[in-house]
Amino acid sequence: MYLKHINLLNFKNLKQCELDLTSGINCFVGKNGAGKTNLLDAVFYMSFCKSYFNSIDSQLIHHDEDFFVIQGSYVRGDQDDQIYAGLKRNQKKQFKRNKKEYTRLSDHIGLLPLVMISPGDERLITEGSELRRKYIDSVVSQFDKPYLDLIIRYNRIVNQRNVLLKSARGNIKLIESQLDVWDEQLAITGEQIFNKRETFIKELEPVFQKYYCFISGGHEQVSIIYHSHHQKGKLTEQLLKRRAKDLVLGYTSKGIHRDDLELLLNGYAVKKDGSQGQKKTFFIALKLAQFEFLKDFFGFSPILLLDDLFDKLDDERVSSLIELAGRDTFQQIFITDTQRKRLHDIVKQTGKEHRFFQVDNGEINFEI
Ligand SMILES: Nc1ncnc2c1ncn2[C@@H]1O[C@H](COP(=O)(O)OP(=O)(O)OP(=O)(O)O)[C@@H](O)[C@H]1O
Repeated sequence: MYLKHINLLNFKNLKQCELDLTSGINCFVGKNGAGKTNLLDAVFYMSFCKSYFNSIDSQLIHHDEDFFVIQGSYVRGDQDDQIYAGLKRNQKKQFKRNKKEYTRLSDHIGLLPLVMISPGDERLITEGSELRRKYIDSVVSQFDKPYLDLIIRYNRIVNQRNVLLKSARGNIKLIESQLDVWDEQLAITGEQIFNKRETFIKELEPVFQKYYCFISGGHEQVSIIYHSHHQKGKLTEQLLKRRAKDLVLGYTSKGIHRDDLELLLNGYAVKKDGSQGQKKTFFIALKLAQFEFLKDFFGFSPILLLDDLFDKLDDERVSSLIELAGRDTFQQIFITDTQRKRLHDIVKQTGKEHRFFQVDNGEINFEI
């Protein structure tokens, strides 16, 4: 599967651009702020019906305009797929496949698998647990459709339980029997999500370790430990013990909405001990493991978007990444860089078919 052609109108700073792409490596070179990442984000949008960077769609419309359009032609096996995404200010977004509008955007997720690796992914390591849970959820829901429904159901239960806790105004007696019902629901739905998360991390970790070891040259040990209240006995009992505290807090303090991943480098938290290059290697390896996972599941290579990948990595790590990119595991790749010569040298070494595009102040031109 690959993106053959893309057409953009008013997407962030890209006013108008039409590009023929290669099924190999597409390179976008330009100065800071030129629009390279915006192009990658438009490609991301066509796979996930949303931006990788902005959760508010209207912010994707060019400041001086009232709408944006992204159109892409994909080759999937012997089939061609036309994707259309459009948004007018103050209106609902339109998302179509082969001219037919989706009634549920979630039906589109998984059709065009894609993995983005961007410097901002360091937040997976440095920020709070919510981002790590979101990461797990976004990957698992790509290959396990019922998972997303479970998450939606679970969040609804937590919200309703929290509303109930607040409504009691400190008087537990008023809500005890209702809490029993919500706790049971929370435990049952939570257990299902926990099992899926646990299985996923168990399968992901060795693949992640393989990539980390390959990129870093094998001198560093890394691991991912999954933490969940579900590992600490029956959730209904834990919730019962915490009731008085939850009542004071006004929210539910136990359950899979508090899950976290402990990310370790040589036995210590990579967040505290890791250098910038080690942190970067860590999230790149995590994303490559995700890539392999999805590839095995779908039976073909997802599109890989590599935004500003090479900064802060030493020459050996860059060489390892080049060797990886040259492998057949990866098919269509999009890479951005500010340094033409560096990217040229890197891409040449992969031996793959490639195309270069120059990005200048929101304009993208193919370089012959
Ligand atoms: N809605 C918008 N309308 C117009 N311009 C926008 C909009 N959103 C973002 N931009 C502009 O897009 C530019 C950033 O583009 P982008 O992130 O693609 O840069 P880049 O080429 O990847 O740069 P770097 O090398 O620094 O990562 C900024 O100049 C920003 O002002």
